[in-house]
Amino acid sequence: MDDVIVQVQGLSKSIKKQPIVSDISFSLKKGGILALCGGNGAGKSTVLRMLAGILQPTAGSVSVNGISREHNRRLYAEQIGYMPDDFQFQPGFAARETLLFWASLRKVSKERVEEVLAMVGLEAAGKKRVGSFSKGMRQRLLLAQALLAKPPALLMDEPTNGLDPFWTREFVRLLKQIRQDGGTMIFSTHQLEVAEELADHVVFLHRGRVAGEGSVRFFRDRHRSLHDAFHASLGLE
Ligand SMILES: Nc1ncnc2c1ncn2[C@@H]1O[C@H](COP(=O)(O)OP(=O)(O)OP(=O)(O)O)[C@@H](O)[C@H]1O
Repeated sequence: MDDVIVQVQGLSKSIKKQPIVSDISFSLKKGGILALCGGNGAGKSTVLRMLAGILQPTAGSVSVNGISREHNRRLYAEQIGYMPDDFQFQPGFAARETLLFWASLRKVSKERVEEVLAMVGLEAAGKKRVGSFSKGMRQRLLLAQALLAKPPALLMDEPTNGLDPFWTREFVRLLKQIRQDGGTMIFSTHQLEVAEELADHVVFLHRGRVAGEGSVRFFRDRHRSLHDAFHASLGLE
């Protein structure tokens, strides 16, 4: 399959011999959006951290654009933009300053900083201290840093968690725009309505294992909603 960009094969993680996630496999085509769905403690962040290359798998492999972390760490890191779920910004720094700092670490131009500020709708707030930002604005800034180096694959851990309905809609709109530019995305969420709105493929995680997987269209054809499909995949119909 030529257009597969992300390939996850038999990914597992144990900590102190306790399995956290086991035998996770899926693939994603270029330009696709995949939602990793599951409740608290299902293993979503653990899978994303392994994909982001910041957590070493116990078993299995991940490749992006045919490049695995084992093969070439630096090249692998260049394939990924990662938006973590719990990031503490320096509150005294302005948004632009914050991005310029990251840009210098990643050898990204100042022009690109302005570009991503505009992409996420923060150009007017560039001079404002991050400490004065709402949660919705902080999430946009976190997305902006993930986009800085134009990564082929964007990973986002619960990007709309904690956002009110207005900001959730705005964030979904923003991600749809990025998708139009050909962005490939994997995001985790427990908000199945967000997955239904944004993703074209979903992986249901439960207790560290894949409980179901398929296209949103596949689930919509068979269930009233993704909520129903998720329940059915857990055998709770
Ligand atoms: N370093 C660790 N040591 C021990 N247990 C861990 C560790 N990291 C994660 N776990 C456990 O593994 C399980 C999966 O955690 P993970 O954070 O991946 O789930 P999640 O689906 O992202 O949950 P949430 O939606 O609550 O963030 C949880 O039960 C968690 O307590």
